[in-house]
Amino acid sequence: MANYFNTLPLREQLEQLSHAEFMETAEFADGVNALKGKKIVIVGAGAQGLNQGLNLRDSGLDISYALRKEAIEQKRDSWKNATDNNFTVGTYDELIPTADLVINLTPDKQHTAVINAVMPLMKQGAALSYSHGFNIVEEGMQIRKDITVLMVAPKCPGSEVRAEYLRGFGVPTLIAVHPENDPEGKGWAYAKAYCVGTGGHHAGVLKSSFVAEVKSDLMGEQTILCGLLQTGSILSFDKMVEKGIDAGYASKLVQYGVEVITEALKHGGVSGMLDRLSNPAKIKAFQISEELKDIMRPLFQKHQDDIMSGEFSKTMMEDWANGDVNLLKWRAETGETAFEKTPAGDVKIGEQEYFDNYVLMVAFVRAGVELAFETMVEAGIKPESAYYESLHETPLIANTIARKKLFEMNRVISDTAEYGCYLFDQACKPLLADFMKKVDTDLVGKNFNEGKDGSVDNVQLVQVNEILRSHPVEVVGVKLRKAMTAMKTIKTV
Ligand SMILES: NC(=O)C1=CN([C@@H]2O[C@H](COP(=O)(O)OP(=O)(O)OC[C@H]3O[C@@H](n4cnc5c(N)ncnc54)[C@H](OP(=O)(O)O)[C@@H]3O)[C@@H](O)[C@H]2O)C=CC1
Ligand SMILES: CC[C@](O)(C(C)=O)C(=O)O
Ligand SMILES: [Mg+2]
Ligand SMILES: [Mg+2]
Repeated sequence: MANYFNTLPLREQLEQLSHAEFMETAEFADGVNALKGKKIVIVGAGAQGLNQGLNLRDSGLDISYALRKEAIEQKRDSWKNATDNNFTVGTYDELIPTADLVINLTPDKQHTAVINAVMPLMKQGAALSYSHGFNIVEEGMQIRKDITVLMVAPKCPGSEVRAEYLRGFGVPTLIAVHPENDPEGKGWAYAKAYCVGTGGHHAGVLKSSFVAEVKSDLMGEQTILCGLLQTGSILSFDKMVEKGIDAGYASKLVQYGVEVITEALKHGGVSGMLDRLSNPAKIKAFQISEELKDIMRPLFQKHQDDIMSGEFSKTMMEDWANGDVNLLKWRAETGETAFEKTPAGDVKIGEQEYFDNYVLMVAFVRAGVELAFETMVEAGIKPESAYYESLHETPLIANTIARKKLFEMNRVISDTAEYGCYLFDQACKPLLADFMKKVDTDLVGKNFNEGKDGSVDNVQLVQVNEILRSHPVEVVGVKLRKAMTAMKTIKTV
């Protein structure tokens, strides 16, 4: 199988990459009807599988789970997930032949084996869905020509797909139909109905392509969403301990700080997040985030370049073939970091204190969101897609860190995201070594405003505000957040 993207002529690559049409609410007026009464079989009951299935069933659709024979016989977690929630569970042979829609929600690494096992069993004219296009785009999987191939990709961890649905909201979602596989022209109707079933239409849906989804999703998860949150958390904790801050306090500030800080990002964008700081702290956060952007830009560009060329997927697939040796080594190293091993102290940290005592994280988040957005857009990804993959999803990933630190984040995200996160983290930490030498407790651990009179240069403040508010991620964010009227606030402290 050849990398599908690399087989396309340049003009076609750019065309597919640029798909990101924001869909108006009226386009979902038909609700879940296109899938009502259809037999929907999900393969895999893990992070996305279980949570999407719960939402789809609550939306009135007929959901059952096809699992590997061994998973059923050994009553593995996936079997427990599905049966504890009263779903019908069966083997591929039992469930796939009668399915109208098969949803493949197994790890990307397993897709080739899963599709090769499932495809011969699928009935003529059935549909096959993915939540990430890696198998189609990077591995070049060829699907039988009578099968409709679609994608409904929630821009968020599976746990949050369920949590947001239960809050009456949803998560921004990219939907797509593979141009090589839409023999009956029903792909978009199925994708829309499926997306309504997960609640995605409440938060914003982009009519995208497999190519655009893959090239943006990989970039977001490797850089700002997971990689930089990991690097920033570890460096922040280590710095506080080095400077004599109580380890329990440091652990709590980092674990929950990223969630509290990015909650402001979710509602008010980058400028809304910086508005939570005093004026002097805002100017400082602006200055150090500019410095961080300069240092990290080449690394962000390298990640995007390697994703576009297929170098990243080639390297990761080599690791798959090599028994995941790098993934497992990096996972073990992350588990051994002092941040991961130090429990959050039993100490009260007020909501505002998370901002005042953690200006460094505000700067990391601003730098990471803007850099990821800028790099994606430079590569031909549309601003709407880049916004979801940078700014909107950061708070949703931060929620997982607040639950159980980096272990929880890396457990909940896909294996592909986990690999990319470590890859970035390995390269980023040394890159920031000199920068971190200059960081003191005014930026992390203690109140930035302590001992200062709060005065600022008016002209400088106006300039900073102007630069923040006019960044393209803010411009598109204002537009996209208007479609998120049902967005719920999360109480964190
Ligand atoms: N994690 C996330 O939040 C997100 C994931 N995605 C995408 O969703 C898809 C699913 O990812 P994710 O939910 O993380 O996956 P998980 O790792 O959580 O999937 C685990 C499930 O897959 C099954 N499985 C594993 N290996 C095989 C195999 N060889 N054959 C059959 N079933 C297998 C497991 O069953 P068993 O008990 O038999 O091992 C289990 O039910 C991926 O394409 C991913 O990129 C998209 C957005 C976010
Ligand atoms: C965090 C990245 C993601 O793409 C996601 C949750 O959207 C994944 O692959 O897990
Ligand atoms: Mg994603
Ligand atoms: Mg992903």
